[in-house]
Amino acid sequence: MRLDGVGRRYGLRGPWVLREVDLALPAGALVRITGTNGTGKSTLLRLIAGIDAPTRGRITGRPARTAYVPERFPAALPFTVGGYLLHLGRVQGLGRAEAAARAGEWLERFGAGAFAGTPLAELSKGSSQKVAVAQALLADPPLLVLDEAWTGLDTVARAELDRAVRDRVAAGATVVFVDHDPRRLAGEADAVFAVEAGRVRAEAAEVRSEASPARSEAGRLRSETGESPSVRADRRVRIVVSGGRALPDGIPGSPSYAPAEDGTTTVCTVDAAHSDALLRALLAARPPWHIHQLSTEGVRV
Ligand SMILES: Nc1ncnc2c1ncn2[C@@H]1O[C@H](COP(=O)(O)OP(=O)(O)OP(=O)(O)O)[C@@H](O)[C@H]1O
Repeated sequence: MRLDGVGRRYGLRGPWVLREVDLALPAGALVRITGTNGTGKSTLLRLIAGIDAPTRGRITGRPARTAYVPERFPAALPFTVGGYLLHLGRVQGLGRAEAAARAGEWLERFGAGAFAGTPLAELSKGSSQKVAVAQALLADPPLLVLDEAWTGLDTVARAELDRAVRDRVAAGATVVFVDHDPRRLAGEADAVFAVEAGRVRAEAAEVRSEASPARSEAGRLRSETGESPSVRADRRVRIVVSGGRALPDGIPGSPSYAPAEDGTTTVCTVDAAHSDALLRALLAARPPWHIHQLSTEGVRV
């Protein structure tokens, strides 16, 4: 996956938060993003995850399915924990039984199995964060984007998330993360990018210490050579939707689905050549999905 000449500003005359960002994110790599408060780390993560579109430049080669844990998880949704995860699993393309099974497994792994029937709005901050993390891990995403995802988790759950991240990378996924604690997965990142004054600068890969758990050698090699095997030059279309039912399997164009940060909508992205098929499926669902916004990389339609 690549970002080429990417810039992002909020509003027509707002200051550029990010400018001229050129970045290669290899598959099978763990990528740490650093930077002081307010420099644009979350903005960069939202662009990488496809939750937000660049004002300028292009993002290509995003894996078909992406998952994202926002810095603030919107807990006030009208779902129980189990119902929410089932819904998200279905949106991410899992069958009903598989979505329910995986939801249960991830809740257990994070020590939140007892909350399956609890309304999201009644969860503590820590339990709510476990749900935020579980929804992102449900469907083995090839791209996992974590914005301070460890914050609010207890020690056991934090270690579990460390493990889940290592497993994803070992399975060939790209995991991009921000964490305020520099000790988080210390020595394990294959690439480190620092956000500073609107620019993104590559730093040296971290040196693995004897104590660091072994991980995908392929990912390390790819990041060292800068090779990015999954680059596709096609444009992607973003469709922001809410309210409909799970979509059928087999929609062409590798659509990906991720919860938007506002907590009420879902962001679907698909290759431009297949956006009509996805739109038809969204409108044909019963009840149909409500379309809030349609855009291509950087262009609102
Ligand atoms: N939706 C938005 N509308 C307007 N301005 C925004 C929006 N999101 C972020 N910004 C601005 O963009 C800049 C970068 O914010 P961002 O949240 O990306 O930084 P950050 O490095 O993640 O910060 P922190 O470390 O505090 O989480 C800030 O000045 C912020 O106020």
